[in-house]
Amino acid sequence: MHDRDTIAAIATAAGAGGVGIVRLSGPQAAAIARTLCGRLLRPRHAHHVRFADADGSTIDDGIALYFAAPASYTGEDVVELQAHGSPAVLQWLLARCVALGARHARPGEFSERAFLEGRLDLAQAEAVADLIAASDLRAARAARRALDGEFSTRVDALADALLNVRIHVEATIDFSDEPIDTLGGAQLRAGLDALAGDLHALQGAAERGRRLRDGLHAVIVGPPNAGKSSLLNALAGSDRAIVTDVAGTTRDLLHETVRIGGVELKLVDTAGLREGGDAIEREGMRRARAELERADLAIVVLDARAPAAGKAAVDAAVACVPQRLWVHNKADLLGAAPTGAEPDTVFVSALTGNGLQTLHARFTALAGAADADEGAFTARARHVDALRRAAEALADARAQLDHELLDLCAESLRQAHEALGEITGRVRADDLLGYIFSSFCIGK
Ligand SMILES: Nc1nc2c(ncn2[C@@H]2O[C@H](COP(=O)(O)OP(=O)(O)OP(=O)(O)O)[C@@H](O)[C@H]2O)c(=O)[nH]1
Ligand SMILES: [K+]
Ligand SMILES: [Mg+2]
Repeated sequence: MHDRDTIAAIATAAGAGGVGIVRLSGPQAAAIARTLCGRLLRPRHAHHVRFADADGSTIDDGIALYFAAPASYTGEDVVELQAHGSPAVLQWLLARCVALGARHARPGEFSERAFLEGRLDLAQAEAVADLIAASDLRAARAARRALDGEFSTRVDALADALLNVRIHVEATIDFSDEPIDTLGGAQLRAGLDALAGDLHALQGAAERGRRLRDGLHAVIVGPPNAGKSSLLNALAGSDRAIVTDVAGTTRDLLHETVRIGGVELKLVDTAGLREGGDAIEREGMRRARAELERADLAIVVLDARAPAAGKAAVDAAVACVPQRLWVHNKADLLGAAPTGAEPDTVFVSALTGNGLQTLHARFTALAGAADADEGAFTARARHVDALRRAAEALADARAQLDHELLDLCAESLRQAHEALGEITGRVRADDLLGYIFSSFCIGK
């Protein structure tokens, strides 16, 4: 499966710190540490030692910890060398480990080994990277829950239930002439329906988890001059986009990431949508529409004084976006109370900042971050995609069962099972592994 090299890396963040750690994993870890520290290390015991170079000179003094296989992070022999957190010292220590037979670890290789040794499943290993990268407490909590297996447990439960249905369908096919005890059609249908319901719930939770991790891709659209760029600037708190009273000011897409109420919003300002326009403006509108196809959320900005103006073109463009938020801007110019707005419309003034708090609350709710403290876990686009494929295959299986196409039904169930297995890596493709672990940092 994997080579049995001993790997080494600096496990602490780059830069100077009080303490820095070099970590070793693999069959030679204990022997390398013995030479380096001048003594045999007892497992799970803190030793204060001098780390010695080849000529006997002292690299540094510090703490050495030995975790004997299999009770370690990777499941292999692991040694952690804690020295002063000087980049020069840590590089020296690492070079000495390499001279003694270790090789430099690739990014994520410690977690990859933990996965290969069965210490973590794939979704948990990914949660390690998400926990390290978490930029706020909510995301960290959610990653921690995924690492504790809250997501994996639900995937495994579904996979087990699915396996049970598969067994009955396959047995019905293989032993149709023999009087064995298989579930009848009605029970199978009920089983599949229950599975589909659970899968649907998990899809919702995973999608919220993905947004917690990746943020919300929110595209600001609307007719020209509605104040889209002004709103982007107000949300970003800086003069990021050019604002003028000329309709058609914005042409290119403009990206700006902001954090609002624990949610990362990847905002994109776009060219105003309207009929006509010159070649540059038309290209801008084409880009706006293309961006909408990838969006999680369309923030539709309309002029509060004439919200119907140009709305039809915008409505058509945002139809493909899963979530839409209507914002009536320039509310400061409204004389009377507004009428005829879409339900849930937020009235704001990008100019005065009025209504922005309401908008912030709406973003938080849309991102599902409000529930983040109640059992939410982080998930990735890869997981959401696998769940979607599992749901599609399950729906196929259900239809095939109705038509008594048992062979096809069995094949669809197998596909659904495989898609679920991809999430935890219990059914895995090796290229998938390389892809996932390459996004890790070195030393994890
Ligand atoms: N009174 C008032 N004026 C605003 C408000 N928001 C924007 N404006 C003005 O409206 C005009 C257009 O604003 P922009 O932000 O450029 O509008 P846009 O939708 O990005 O326009 P295009 O990029 O041309 O499609 C500018 O003169 C802004 O100063 C607001 O809330 N109140
Ligand atoms: K403008
Ligand atoms: Mg603009």
